[in-house]
Amino acid sequence: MTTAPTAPSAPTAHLSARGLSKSYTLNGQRVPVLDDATLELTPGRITALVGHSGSGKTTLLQIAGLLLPPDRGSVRIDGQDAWSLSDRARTGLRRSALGFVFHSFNLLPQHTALRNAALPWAGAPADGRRRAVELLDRVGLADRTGHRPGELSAGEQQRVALARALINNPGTVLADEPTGNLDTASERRMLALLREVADEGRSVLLVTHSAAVAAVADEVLTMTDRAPRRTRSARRAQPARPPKSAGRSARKGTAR
Ligand SMILES: Nc1ncnc2c1ncn2[C@@H]1O[C@H](COP(=O)(O)OP(=O)(O)OP(=O)(O)O)[C@@H](O)[C@H]1O
Repeated sequence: MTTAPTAPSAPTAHLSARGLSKSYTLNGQRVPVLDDATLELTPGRITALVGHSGSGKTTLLQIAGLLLPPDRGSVRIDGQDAWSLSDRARTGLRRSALGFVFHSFNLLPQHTALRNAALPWAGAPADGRRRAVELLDRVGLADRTGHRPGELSAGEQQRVALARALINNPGTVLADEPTGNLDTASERRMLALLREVADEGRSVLLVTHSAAVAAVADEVLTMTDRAPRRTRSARRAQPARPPKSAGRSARKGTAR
């Protein structure tokens, strides 16, 4: 039996990016990847980002996630122009407003599920531990809190990663191929959890190669000519539940 976390209700942070350009330099050659890319995430919705390998999906997610600087353009989160903030302020914004799920889980092998889930939490340890327990319960891992990643299945590891992504109650979850290493049953379960996360009023960006995964999204963007283009509009007129109030308390901590 799972229980809802008692942490603050999901904030309805808004993430939008405008005019993003990015090139890499490889062997002295400039490789343009993004050109005037725009991205708008909607609270309560899952946005899938698809496109061929090398089309720039991960680059766009990393810039929107404040992990990689753009050459040009802006990312606004919670009304703040994130890339014009100081490094320290931007790191704080990333930690409080964004949660990440990666296809390779990125869990620390020496730590238990509980410790991994609580890792980004920088508040009082007891609070982080309590919230991690609640989140692990919520993702169906109440009986696995003491297991290390090597003692968990791929699907279980990814659910620990989702618990970790939610530990600071972010308004936006950025998931890069979150089901890429999962079997069909685990994929289905992860997608259902991401739907719940969106239904709480969070924005979810889902980078995927899979048409089946993209099919669960409310909106599908396809990387075309170095920018995402809308290829399917909202599947649902409204989120299943209206976003909860934008409580911003207790959102401190360190995201990884
Ligand atoms: N650090 C880097 N240095 C040089 N080139 C890079 C770097 N990171 C990515 N690239 C190149 O930029 C392009 C876009 O990469 P990116 O990972 O964003 O694409 P993607 O659409 O996510 O690909 P995939 O679906 O295969 O993961 C690719 O051609 C890639 O080789």
